[in-house]
Amino acid sequence: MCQQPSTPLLNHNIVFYGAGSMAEAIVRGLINRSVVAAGNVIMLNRSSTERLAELRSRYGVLVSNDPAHKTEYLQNASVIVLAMKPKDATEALKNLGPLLTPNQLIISMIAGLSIRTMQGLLGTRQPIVRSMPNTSSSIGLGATGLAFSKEVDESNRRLGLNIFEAVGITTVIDEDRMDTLTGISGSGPAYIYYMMEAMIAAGIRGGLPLEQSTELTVQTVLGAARMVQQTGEEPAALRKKVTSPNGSTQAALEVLERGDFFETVIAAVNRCAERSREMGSILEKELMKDTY
Ligand SMILES: NC(=O)C1=CN([C@@H]2O[C@H](COP(=O)(O)OP(=O)(O)OC[C@H]3O[C@@H](n4cnc5c(N)ncnc54)[C@H](OP(=O)(O)O)[C@@H]3O)[C@@H](O)[C@H]2O)C=CC1
Ligand SMILES: O=C(O)[C@@H]1CCC=N1
Repeated sequence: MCQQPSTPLLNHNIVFYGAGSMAEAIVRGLINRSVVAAGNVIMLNRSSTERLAELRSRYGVLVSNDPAHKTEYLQNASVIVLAMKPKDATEALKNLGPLLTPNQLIISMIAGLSIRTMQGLLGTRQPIVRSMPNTSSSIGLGATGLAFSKEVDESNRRLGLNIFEAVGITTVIDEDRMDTLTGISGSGPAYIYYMMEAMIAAGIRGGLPLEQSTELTVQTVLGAARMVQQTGEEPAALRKKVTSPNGSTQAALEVLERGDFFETVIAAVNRCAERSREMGSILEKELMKDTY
């Protein structure tokens, strides 16, 4: 069990600009692990009052969708976490830029959106941490990639790392590898869930009750991930240990091979990275449109 620090690790006002599933995953992790006090967390959205009420009652955070209050919160924040969808980023960043002072740290979780485009849309050389977390952060098992703009000093670098280290593992990468990382860990949980959906369905079709099929699938995925982590053995070596010559596993793997499983997964990761780049290009074009 993880030890809870008695006083919060971070003593900053953190504004989540966007209050959807990814913002909630991070906030839940930060608050459950007492990394930041609920009173220092502010979650803003555009319209859904119901959603804000839910977040306030669940976590005790401050919330707002009122334009005047939002402006005040944004101006007073030490850290602003951008957590809206890429399609909403252009307008949000253009409105945010004029409110900022140079020492406010921006942390973006927006897929595809580059640091250069963000600074262009903001119209300031703001220190920016570009991150790609995943939803497992909500239970402290996130995997987050981080890249820093050159304006990020050592203390802000540490601050960015602290936030995501509190909710899982972090890795610092060159910004131009962020789309590939998105294909692996940002979107990765969805591929695993999809695989689990199929395994559960197969169990049910084979006559297992839903509950049993689900429990067996969950434990199997959990156990397999832990085996890789704890034994230090390659997944391929562990796979071989499950696969008796001419046995049932081999028969199953042959079906996956016929469906080109290995290359299909690689193609999915590549397509995810490509889509992330496409989303980034759309936002860059919107910036260029304004520049000329
Ligand atoms: N979900 C995931 O697994 C991951 C997502 N990401 C990234 O996180 C970001 C958010 O994704 P996700 O949480 O899934 O999205 P959601 O659709 O769940 O949430 C988006 C939030 O942004 C708010 N919003 C939109 N425009 C504005 C605005 N102008 N001002 C204030 N709030 C605004 C929405 O408010 P309202 O509902 O009121 O319009 C909503 O609360 C995306 O950029 C995505 O690329 C990154 C890693 C993983
Ligand atoms: O689907 C998306 O665009 C986001 C990015 C990573 C996970 N979800």
